[in-house]
Amino acid sequence: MEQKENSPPAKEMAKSQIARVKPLSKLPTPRSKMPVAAPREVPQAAPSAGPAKRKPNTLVQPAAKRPRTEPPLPQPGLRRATSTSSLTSRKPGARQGGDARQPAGRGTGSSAPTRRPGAPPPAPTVSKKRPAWDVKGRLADIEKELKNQRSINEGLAQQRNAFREQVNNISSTAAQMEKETSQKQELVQSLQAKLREREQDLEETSGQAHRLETKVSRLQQELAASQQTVEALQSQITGLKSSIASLTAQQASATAERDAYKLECDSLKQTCKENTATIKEQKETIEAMKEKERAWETERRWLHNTVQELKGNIRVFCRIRPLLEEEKREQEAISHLSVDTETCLLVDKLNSHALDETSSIRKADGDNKYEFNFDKIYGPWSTQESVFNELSQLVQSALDGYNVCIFAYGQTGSGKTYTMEGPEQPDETTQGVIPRAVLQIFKTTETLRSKGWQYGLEASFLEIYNEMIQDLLGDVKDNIKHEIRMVNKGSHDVMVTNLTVKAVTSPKQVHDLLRKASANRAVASTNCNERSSRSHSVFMLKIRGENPITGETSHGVLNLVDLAGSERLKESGSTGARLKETQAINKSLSSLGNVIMALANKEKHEPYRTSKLTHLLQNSLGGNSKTLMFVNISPREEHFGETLCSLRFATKVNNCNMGTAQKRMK
Ligand SMILES: Nc1ncnc2c1ncn2[C@@H]1O[C@H](COP(=O)(O)OP(=O)(O)OP(=O)(O)O)[C@@H](O)[C@H]1O
Repeated sequence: MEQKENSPPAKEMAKSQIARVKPLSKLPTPRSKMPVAAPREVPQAAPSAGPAKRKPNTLVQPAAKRPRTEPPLPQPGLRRATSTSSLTSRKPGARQGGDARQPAGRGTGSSAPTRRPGAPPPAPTVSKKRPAWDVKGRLADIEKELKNQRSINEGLAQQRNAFREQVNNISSTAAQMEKETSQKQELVQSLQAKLREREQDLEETSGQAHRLETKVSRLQQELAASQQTVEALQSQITGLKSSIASLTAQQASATAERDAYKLECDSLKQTCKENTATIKEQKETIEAMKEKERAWETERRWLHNTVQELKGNIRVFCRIRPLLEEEKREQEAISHLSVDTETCLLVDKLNSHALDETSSIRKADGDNKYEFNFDKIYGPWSTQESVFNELSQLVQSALDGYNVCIFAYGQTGSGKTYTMEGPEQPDETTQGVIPRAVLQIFKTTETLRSKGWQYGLEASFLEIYNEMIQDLLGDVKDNIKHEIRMVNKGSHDVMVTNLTVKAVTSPKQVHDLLRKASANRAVASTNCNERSSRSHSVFMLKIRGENPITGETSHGVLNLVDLAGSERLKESGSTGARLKETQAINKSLSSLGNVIMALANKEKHEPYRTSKLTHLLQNSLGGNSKTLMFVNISPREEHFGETLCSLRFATKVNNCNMGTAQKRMK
C-alpha cells in the first residue's frame, strides 16, 4: 500500500526523466554529429553566412540543420585571393592593417582576447582589401585568417570535447534514467500486477462481503425468529415455572396425603391380617355350611318329592277363563259356574241347557247344583302368575330328576293355549306356563350352581296332527317323517327320530325357539287357530343335572302339552279331511283317558301305543312321573254340555292313583 501511495510521484519522476532524456535521444551521435564551432564571422560580401547570426553556444540544434564543421567558404573575391594567397606566406599573427570591419580593441595574434572553453571564437576581422600587387599583405592576411581559423578550430574542438563530455554525461544520465525508467516500468508493471491482484482480491472480498451480508441478513432473520422462539420459550418457561410451583405444592400435599395413607395403610394391613384370619375361619364355616346345605338340598328334594307324592302324582287343576269382551254382549255374567272353595267348583243345573241327567256328578244343594273337586280351582280372575306359582313345584321336580307332564285339556276356545303359552303378544305379566317354567329352570340351575350342581338343557317342540308328528323347530317344508322309538329296550324312555333338539343356555334362546315353533305352525296351516285346535303341541325340555361334589346326577323331562280341542266331535257328520281329523283327535284323547284309567287300575298293560300322544308321553304318564292336568273351562253357558264333559273327564283323572313316582337318580 505504501508503494501504491508513492507510485504517482515515482511515475511523475520517471515521466519527467523520460521527457528530459527524449530530446537527447534525437541528438546526433558524438562522432558523426559533433557540434561544430560557431561559424566565424564572414565578410559582408558573404550574405549567405547564416551561422554568423546564430548564437555561438547553442547546443540543442538538430544535427541535420547544423552547419558542417568545415571552415566557411571564402567570399568569391577571397576565394580567388586565397587561392592566390596560398602561394604567399603570411606571418601568423600578423595584423591585418586597414581592416575597417575588425572590432575595436581586437588585435590579431596574441592580442586576441582569451576565451573560456566552449566560448564562441572571436569574430574574424575583415582585412582591408589589398591591392593585387600586395601579395605579401594578402599572404599575411591569409595567414592571419588561418591562424584565426585554427584558433576557432581549437575552440571548437574544445567545445566539441566539452559537448562530447556533456553528451556522454547526458547519455550516461539517459542510460541511467532509462535503466531507472525500465526499473520504474517494471515497478509499475509489478505494481499494476499487484494492483490487479488487489482488484481481484477486492472483487473476491466484495463477493465475500456480499455473501457475508446475505448471510448476515439470513442470520439476522434467524436471530429474529430465534428471539421469537426464545420469547415463546420464556413464556412457556414462565408457565412451566408456575405449573412446577403448583405441582410442587400438589406434591407437598400429596406427600402429606401419602404419609396419611401410609399410616392408614399400615392400619389397614393390620386389619387385613386380622380379617384374613377371620375370612379363613369364615371360609371354613362356609364350607361346613355348604356341606350342610348340600345335605339339606338332598333332604329338601326328598321332602319336596314326599309332599308331591302326598299331593298325588297326578293332579288336576281346573281353570275357568273370563268372558271375552265380545262374549259379554251375549252373556252378562257367569252365573252357572261358581267357585265354592279353592278346590271345589259348583255348576248350576238351572242355567244349563244340556245337563246330562245320567251324570254321576254329585248334586249340591238339592237337584240343581253339581259339585266338582280338584286340586285347585282357578276362577276367571286368576292371574297367570298365581296359576304358575302352584305348579312351579312340579317344575322343581323336573329339575330334581323327575319326569313331569303338564297338559291342558278342554274344548276349543276354553283357554288351553293361553294357560300354556299366554296370549298372542305376551308380556311378563301375561306369559304362560312354558316361558315361566323355562325362566324358573334357568334361575334355579344358577342357584344350584353354588351347591355344586351343573345342568344341561335340551329343547324340542313338536306337533301331532292327524297322528303325524311335525317338527316345529325344523323346516316344515322338508316333510320329514318322524317315528317314536324306545331309547333302550325294556325302558320307558322314548325318542323321536329326526327331531330337532336344541341345546339352550338362556331363556331368550327358548323364547326364540317358541317363536320359531309358532311361525312353523302358521306355515303348516292356512288357518292357524283351527289347526291349533285340532292338533296337540308338545314342548319337551330334557334336564340333565350333575353334582361332581356329591357325585349325584339327575335326568328329568318336562313335557308341556297343549291338547287339541276336546269337544265331542260327531264323526257321522264329518267327511274327508275333517273326518280324519276328528277320528285322530278322538282316538288320542280317548287313548289318554284309557292309559290313565289303566294306570289307576294298575292294569298289567297300559295302552300307550294306541295313539301317538300316549306313546310319546309314555314315560311322563307312568309311575315314574308326575302329571298335572289343566282342565280349562269355557265360561259360556252355551258350552255347558262340553264343560260338564271336560269336568267329568278331569274328575276321572283326578281320582286315579298312579302309584309312587320314582326319582331317576344314579
Ligand atoms: N284366563 C284368561 N284370561 C283372559 N283371556 C283368556 C284367558 N283364557 C283364554 N283367554 C282368551 O280366550 C280366547 C281363547 O283362548 P285359547 O285360544 O287359549 O283357547 P284354546 O283352548 O287354546 O283354543 P284352541 O283349542 O282353539 O287352541 C283367546 O282369545 C284367549 O286370549
